[in-house]
Amino acid sequence: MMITHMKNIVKRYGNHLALDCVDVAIEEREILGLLGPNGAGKTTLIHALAGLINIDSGEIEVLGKSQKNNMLEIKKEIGLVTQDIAVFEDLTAKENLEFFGGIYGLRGNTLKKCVEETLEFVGLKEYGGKLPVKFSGGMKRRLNIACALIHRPKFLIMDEPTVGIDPQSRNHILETVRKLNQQGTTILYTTHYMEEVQAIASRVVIMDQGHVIAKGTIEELVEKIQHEEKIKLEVAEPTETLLEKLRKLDGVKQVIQSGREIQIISPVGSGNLDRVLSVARQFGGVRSVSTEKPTLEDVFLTLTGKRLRDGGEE
Ligand SMILES: Nc1ncnc2c1ncn2[C@@H]1O[C@H](COP(=O)(O)OP(=O)(O)OP(=O)(O)O)[C@@H](O)[C@H]1O
Repeated sequence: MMITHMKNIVKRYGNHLALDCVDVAIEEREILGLLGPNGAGKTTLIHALAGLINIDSGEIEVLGKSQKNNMLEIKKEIGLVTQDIAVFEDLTAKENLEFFGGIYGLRGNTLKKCVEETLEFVGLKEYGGKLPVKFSGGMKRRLNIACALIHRPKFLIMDEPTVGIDPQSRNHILETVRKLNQQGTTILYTTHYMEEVQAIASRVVIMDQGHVIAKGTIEELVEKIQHEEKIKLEVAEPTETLLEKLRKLDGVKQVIQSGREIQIISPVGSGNLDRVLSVARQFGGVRSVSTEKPTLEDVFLTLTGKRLRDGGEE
């Protein structure tokens, strides 16, 4: 069964088309990774799905029901982990959970049990009585997740839940996501970190400038560019003239520059390595050159022409 189907979603902010006929379906019990550079429309899509903004046209179904007429009912089944941490700093971790649980109608012993279990689940059992103001970034993120989980939603939507935290907390969060999924929760996971998607997602949707530009399993997406070869070149000075000469080489499909590194995408077997080297040498300052097999990061780069973390928060 599909947990959600967002059909032909259009959302404008003034003249700006933030979502242009976006179609995304998520199967029950999967972890869908939603990738896209800044401004791709990921948060807009998530907010539309969670009923926080109105869309201009299109249709959203959640658990087989139209969102339009069943929003209250649907909200009970959804948990939203927002990009900005949304917890009360002057309430303890436990009180935060009691507050959010109360909103979902949990009361008495049920609420107490849910609070305790959720604190334990996110690894904050010992910190229930503490104020989040004393927490590390990672602990605050975990509390933020706990608040979205308190009512045991079937469908958890996570908007960049690991931004700005230490690797240990990040691993803890990824482990939590995996555990939740194993227990039957469907997850929509947005991130700027490609390796997170590779670690947990069963399927990926890539967005850019309000469009879905690719979707499939990681293997399916990488397969799409299997016939391409990536040459990585590092030079002292990547001048526009050098980039232009590389673009004009036979069979070169794309030249992407990021700092001193230049990536040249050509069909496999084009023999472009020698040509790239000889052009680069004319400009001097070649620091290194290598060829690599495509990865999900390359799929992203090839499709969007951008690195995932360009301008993104680290
Ligand atoms: N409330 C708003 N008013 C006007 N424009 C907006 C508003 N919210 C988003 N936008 C614009 O819509 C586009 C999509 O933004 P959105 O936040 O959905 O992107 P995103 O993929 O989530 O990016 P990020 O990774 O930076 O969070 C951007 O160009 C953004 O500037």
